[in-house]
Amino acid sequence: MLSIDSLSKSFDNGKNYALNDVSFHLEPGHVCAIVGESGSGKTTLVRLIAGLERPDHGSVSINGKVIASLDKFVQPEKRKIGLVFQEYALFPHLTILDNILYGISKVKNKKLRAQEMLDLVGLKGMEKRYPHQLSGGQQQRVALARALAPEPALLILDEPFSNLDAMLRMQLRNEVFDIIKKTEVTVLFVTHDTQDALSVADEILILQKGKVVQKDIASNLYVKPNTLYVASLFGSTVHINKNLQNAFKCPLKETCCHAIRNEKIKVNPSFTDFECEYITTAEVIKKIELGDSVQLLLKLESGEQLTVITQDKNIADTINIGFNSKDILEFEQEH
Ligand SMILES: Nc1ncnc2c1ncn2[C@@H]1O[C@H](COP(=O)(O)OP(=O)(O)OP(=O)(O)O)[C@@H](O)[C@H]1O
Repeated sequence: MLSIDSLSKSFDNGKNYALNDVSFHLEPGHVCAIVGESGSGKTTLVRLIAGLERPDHGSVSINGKVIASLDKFVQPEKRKIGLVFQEYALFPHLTILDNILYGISKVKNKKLRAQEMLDLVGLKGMEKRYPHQLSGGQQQRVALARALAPEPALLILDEPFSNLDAMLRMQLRNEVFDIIKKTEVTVLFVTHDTQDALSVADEILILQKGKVVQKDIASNLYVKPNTLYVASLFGSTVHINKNLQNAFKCPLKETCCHAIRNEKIKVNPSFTDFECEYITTAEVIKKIELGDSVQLLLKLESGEQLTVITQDKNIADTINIGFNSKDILEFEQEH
């Protein structure tokens, strides 16, 4: 459905690339989340797809038709792409109904279509209100209705929930994706929140410094991350550097990079019956109560510091910690 081929964009005549040789393909009806640290190129990628920027290299195609390349540029309004941004971008002087009608001036039976959209997003009866008379979550649902009204081939959501507090964000995210699933539209969903991505996406594309480092289904990103960066995005992770290898007496392949997830580090406060392949002792520097568990800040003899979480509340000043080889993540060396 959507094909991105060797797409690159620089804002400083090629000194730095906001997006660097990005290629991927998206199947119709799929939801693909785009995740990456701040400045990794997420917004640049969707702006190129939407036609708000021009590429320096490569192409964007929808259903086999090139919509952006060096010698072709389809205007944004002709791309059949719906956009929903962080700021709701509703027209304050137009009613909810007129906001939705705005994007479908050329559609037949446009009033009926707008009413269908209001129904879809659960705002029937509010058509005569103005945006300031709605809550943030309701405004975002109007923005979604407006984006879906022209039946776009592709819907792009760029950080649509980041203005909202955590509870409301989770609730609105679930509502919005329940609505989206009913329409079978193909979706690109930009988020810096990996929990959002894991909850709703069929696949997740990870960007780092303008490059794709992995595109995969959610479960693989946790168990088979390609790099330490990807591993760290999906759960707290400790790099097993030389000092840690020495401390745990666990020599690892020098040509690779290794890590262990914090939750895979086992804690043994009693020094008995500890069945771990690699073990070391650690001094407990700080204990933080988490309700049903305790987070421990530990210092190893080598001077390295680590945090672990344990359910055991009976913690001595010095404890044993360890892990097993099956839980070690191995990657190519990062450049
Ligand atoms: N219009 C612009 N002019 C100059 N540099 C830009 C422009 N837009 C983006 N950049 C640069 O391109 C890089 C990628 O930015 P982009 O906004 O795509 O990242 P992002 O992953 O969306 O970040 P965030 O999560 O913080 O929104 C950054 O280094 C940014 O400073």
